[in-house]
Amino acid sequence: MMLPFARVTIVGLGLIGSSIARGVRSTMPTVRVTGYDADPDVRATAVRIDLCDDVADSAGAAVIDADLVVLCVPVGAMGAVAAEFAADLPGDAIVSDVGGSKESVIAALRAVLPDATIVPGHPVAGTEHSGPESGFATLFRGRWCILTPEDATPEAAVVRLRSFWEALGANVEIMTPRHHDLVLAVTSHVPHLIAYSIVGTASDLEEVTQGEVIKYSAGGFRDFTRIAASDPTMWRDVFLNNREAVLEILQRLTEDVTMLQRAIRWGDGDALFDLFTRTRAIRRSIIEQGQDDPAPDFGRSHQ
Ligand SMILES: NC(=O)C1=CN([C@@H]2O[C@H](COP(=O)(O)OP(=O)(O)OC[C@H]3O[C@@H](n4cnc5c(N)ncnc54)[C@H](O)[C@@H]3O)[C@@H](O)[C@H]2O)C=CC1
Ligand SMILES: O=C(O)C(=O)Cc1ccc(O)cc1
Repeated sequence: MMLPFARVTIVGLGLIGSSIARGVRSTMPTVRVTGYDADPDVRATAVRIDLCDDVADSAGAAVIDADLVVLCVPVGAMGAVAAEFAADLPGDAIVSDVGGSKESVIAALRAVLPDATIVPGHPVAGTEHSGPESGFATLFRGRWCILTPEDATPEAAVVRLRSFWEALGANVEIMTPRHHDLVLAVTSHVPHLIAYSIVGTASDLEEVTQGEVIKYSAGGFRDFTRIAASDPTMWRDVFLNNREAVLEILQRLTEDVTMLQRAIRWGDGDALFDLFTRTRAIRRSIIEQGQDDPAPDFGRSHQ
């Protein structure tokens, strides 16, 4: 197979960056992987665990002869890190990212890299863990990676990035940034907000119930605490950057919760039963499609 890239630079060596590094090394072993992270401790760890062929000590040095640069930093840091290496970016390099929101990231990258070839991406795969030691090579296998190219993005660049992600085991889908942001607000961002919120509520109550929330935390609450353990910086940035879509979905959620509140108040068991029947069918169809989220087990076995 012709490899789409020969020299890949990964900026941000946390969960996603280190998983890409590991994945490239296992599926495309002749590709040279260079890494950079703003945090010196992360760089030292990357060297110690031999994550990349090279760990550079500036963003500029990291990209100097790259043919693909993948930005794997929190979405609020994308523009700043791109500005750091803009002067050193080779003219024919492709710049991509893995950020969980797309419209504002593209605007931030475009502002500081006006002439670069940019193919934004989002692997819809992850765990609640972060940092260079939590990544693993198979994270993207059988999962979706969404690419959101601009209208003017050369098709050849999209094709190369598609084959890169396919080599890592992902299925690639193309959509507009706006559509991505709305879909992910429903499937990922608002669910995380609900988890953060209910775990926060329970922890406020815990002062009253003296530890019972933890002691009697059954399956439901435990599942929420896994999600609510996700990286605070990453998720703060996602909500600030996908503001419109998240607020739109939260508005709908609020209406639906109010409807449930009303059904409970007036003893409308049919309304509750109908919704719970519909949602059970959704879970079953996800399982049938083999899309059950393997993240919890992956996360545990890799910690
Ligand atoms: N965690 C997840 O499950 C998923 C995360 N993503 C996206 O991937 C990106 C990275 O997330 P994770 O790998 O989970 O986070 P992480 O916290 O594990 O890693 C982020 C790394 O970026 C570094 N960093 C921060 N600012 C920087 C800067 N200005 N220059 C250089 N390095 C900088 C940090 O030191 C850290 O090592 C985020 O944009 C997130 O939206 C995408 C899919 C799944
Ligand atoms: O851990 C989980 O359940 C996730 O939801 C992982 C995840 C987090 C962020 C993304 O942008 C994509 C996937």
